[in-house]
Amino acid sequence: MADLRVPALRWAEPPHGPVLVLLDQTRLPAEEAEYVCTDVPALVAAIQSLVVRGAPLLGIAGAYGVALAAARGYDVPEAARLLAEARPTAVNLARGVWRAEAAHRAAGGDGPAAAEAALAEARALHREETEASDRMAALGAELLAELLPGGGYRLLTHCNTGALVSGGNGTAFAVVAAAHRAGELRRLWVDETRPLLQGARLTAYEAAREEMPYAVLADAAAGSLFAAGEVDAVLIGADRIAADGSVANKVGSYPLAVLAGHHGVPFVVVAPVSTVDRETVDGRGIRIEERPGHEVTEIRPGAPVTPVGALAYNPAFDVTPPELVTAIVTERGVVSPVDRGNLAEVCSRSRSTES
Ligand SMILES: CSC[C@@H](O)[C@@H](O)C(=O)COP(=O)(O)O
Repeated sequence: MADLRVPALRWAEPPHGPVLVLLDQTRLPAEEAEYVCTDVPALVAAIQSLVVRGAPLLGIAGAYGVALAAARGYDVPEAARLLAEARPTAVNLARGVWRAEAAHRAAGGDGPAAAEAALAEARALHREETEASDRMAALGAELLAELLPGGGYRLLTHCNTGALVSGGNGTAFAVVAAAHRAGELRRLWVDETRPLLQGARLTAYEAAREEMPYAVLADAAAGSLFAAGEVDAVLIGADRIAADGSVANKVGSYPLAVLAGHHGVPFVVVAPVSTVDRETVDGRGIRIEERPGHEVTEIRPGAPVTPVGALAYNPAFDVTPPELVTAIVTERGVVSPVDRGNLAEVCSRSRSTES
């Protein structure tokens, strides 16, 4: 995959102290602007306003956030709490944060050695997610070849799952890119993904950079696309997968799963093991983030499309039950059929199977 000109996230050490530099995803595709975090409140604000977003990248950002707090002498447990609670649905965020915090604590909980330990843990997580991305791309490409032996895939995706959301080439988008490189991608259908347009703004930006044959559609147009027989498979990412295989992902994923089931089209989820939360028994236990109503009532900040005072319903995610999921592709193997036992088996494989 073509590298982003500005990486989604990088650690830097200018003379005035370490910083976490983010590619401001709220300004894409118009400009590739950097957002520099010198402290934890700035990073929390960046997470909440979606400057940095997508499950694996949130975990990596959270871990670097702990390293930043440690390097700049803040109260690390308090910083970790603020970061972990910045967004509730993507399990990767809290996991990344507490992993770096544990490394900091194990190294004494104070001083330069502990700060170095937190940074080393953040870097390790970054590396692991990069490797996981490559492995998911390979396994996902093999799965597509099995599911769609005729080749020439017309794939539909929702939200944004590419290099902007992970240390590597992403999750579902990494599989799409592998298919494209193999000459098998006939069309990438990109759901615009209302209300914040991660598909239209970000996935289209990544697809254009890859010179993929892509087209953006209004979310509501997906039904007629399925009815016309124009979709061979749906590929999406995940923010949290419960122990029973229920998948929380960007709102609008569940209706796509229902459509795919109705039309007999495979519905494939691509997510690293770090997104599987085996402590959450089923989809009912997944906390869904409710975002401000103005994201729905305004077409862009300050541009309302509703009467003044209109109420809005704005859940950021929805939950797809396991019976609607054809397969979950992780870096340790493919879970299919999706059930509690198969998911547990694949997750408990050792990382050495990721070769
Ligand atoms: C790794 S991609 C999986 C998800 O994180 C992605 O599809 C998604 O829903 C992101 O939501 P966002 O609200 O933009 O952070």
